[in-house]
Amino acid sequence: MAKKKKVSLIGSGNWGTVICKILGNNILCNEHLYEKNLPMFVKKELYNGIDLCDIINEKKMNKKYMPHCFIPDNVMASSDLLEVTDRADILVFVLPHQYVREICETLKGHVKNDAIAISLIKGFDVYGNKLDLISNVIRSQLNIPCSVLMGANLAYEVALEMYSEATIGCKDEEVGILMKKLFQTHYFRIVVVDDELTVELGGALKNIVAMGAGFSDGLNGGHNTKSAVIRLGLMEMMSFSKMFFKDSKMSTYFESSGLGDLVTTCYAGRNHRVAKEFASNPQQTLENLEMNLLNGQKLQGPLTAAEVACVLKLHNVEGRFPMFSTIHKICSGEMPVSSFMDCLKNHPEHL
Ligand SMILES: NC(=O)C1=CN([C@@H]2O[C@H](COP(=O)(O)OP(=O)(O)OC[C@H]3O[C@@H](n4cnc5c(N)ncnc54)[C@H](O)[C@@H]3O)[C@@H](O)[C@H]2O)C=CC1
Ligand SMILES: O=C(CO)COP(=O)(O)O
Repeated sequence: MAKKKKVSLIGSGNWGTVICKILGNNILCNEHLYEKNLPMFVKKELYNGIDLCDIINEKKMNKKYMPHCFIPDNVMASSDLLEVTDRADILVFVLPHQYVREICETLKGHVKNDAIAISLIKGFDVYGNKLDLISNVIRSQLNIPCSVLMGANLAYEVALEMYSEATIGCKDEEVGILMKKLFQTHYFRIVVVDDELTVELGGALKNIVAMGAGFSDGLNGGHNTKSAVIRLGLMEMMSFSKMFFKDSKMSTYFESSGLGDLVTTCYAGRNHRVAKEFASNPQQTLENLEMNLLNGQKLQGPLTAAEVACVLKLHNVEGRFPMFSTIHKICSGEMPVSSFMDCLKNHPEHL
């Protein structure tokens, strides 16, 4: 009989907690394939004076980041990253993208040679002036293969077991089948494609457009306006992919990780919510709104906009991406939010 695989989860935020429910339950249903316990890394912090890890292990609930999601008994929270990942065969990464490099630095040299990873993280890495995929940071730092899972997956809806789709991007067919088995449930349906590159690009870039959709709503734009933001945003996402990631396939933008995620995030994501509040109330800073509205959860849009803007500037192509560039300038305080509509009115698509 094949040896049981050990799965380790790195992350315990809003999405990380829902994923621990899905993985924990699927592991319990497939105990012949996996070690029963699912260790989960929880960054050390106190919630109402009590260690969040202890709360999760005792109450089987993550009171800070996803209070209404029941955590299966086999999930074991720990703040010791190396203990969580010790002997892991499958490493699942679900944390805000800005922390990946730091986490991989700690893991370097401590991961099994034949381990595999999957990243559910949306964003980019910028090192020096070079923009890279988060999955590439995991691949290169840990020297293991890494597939990706992205999609229209607002965590609170998946926690309530409302029907959702997701896309796994994986070049290796066998690993793709294994990952699908690990993540799929009756309410979380998965399509596997071999174009892991464009799956990840869709997940990262839509967070910039979601900020634009929030600005538009906060400035009292209509449904037609938001539709234009989504369409023009998708055009910029595809152009950016073609320009900087030559192997990306535009057909992958029709998967849940592309159009699906873009639409859902522009209507009901955290980036949209905070951006809308900012546009209706511009004397507040985005940082304050993030802190006050999200209670420790992290916005990925403003950082991703800055990462992308850095590359656009370096290649002198800001003018070809007016929405991306304007969103970055608004987020970084270089432009007032009231000027957002101008980038739509003067978009090169209409010239
Ligand atoms: N929340 C959602 O609906 C969805 C989120 N995602 C993506 O999943 C990724 C993770 O998102 P969430 O789980 O929602 O996280 P989150 O936005 O809830 O962030 C909170 C998490 O960040 C951790 N954290 C804070 N500082 C840290 C540090 N210095 N080092 C390591 N961890 C630290 C906290 O411990 C906590 O677990 C993101 O890239 C996000 O875009 C993807 C699909 C849905
Ligand atoms: O990625 C998401 C849904 O698929 C969540 O988006 P937000 O981070 O904007 O909430």
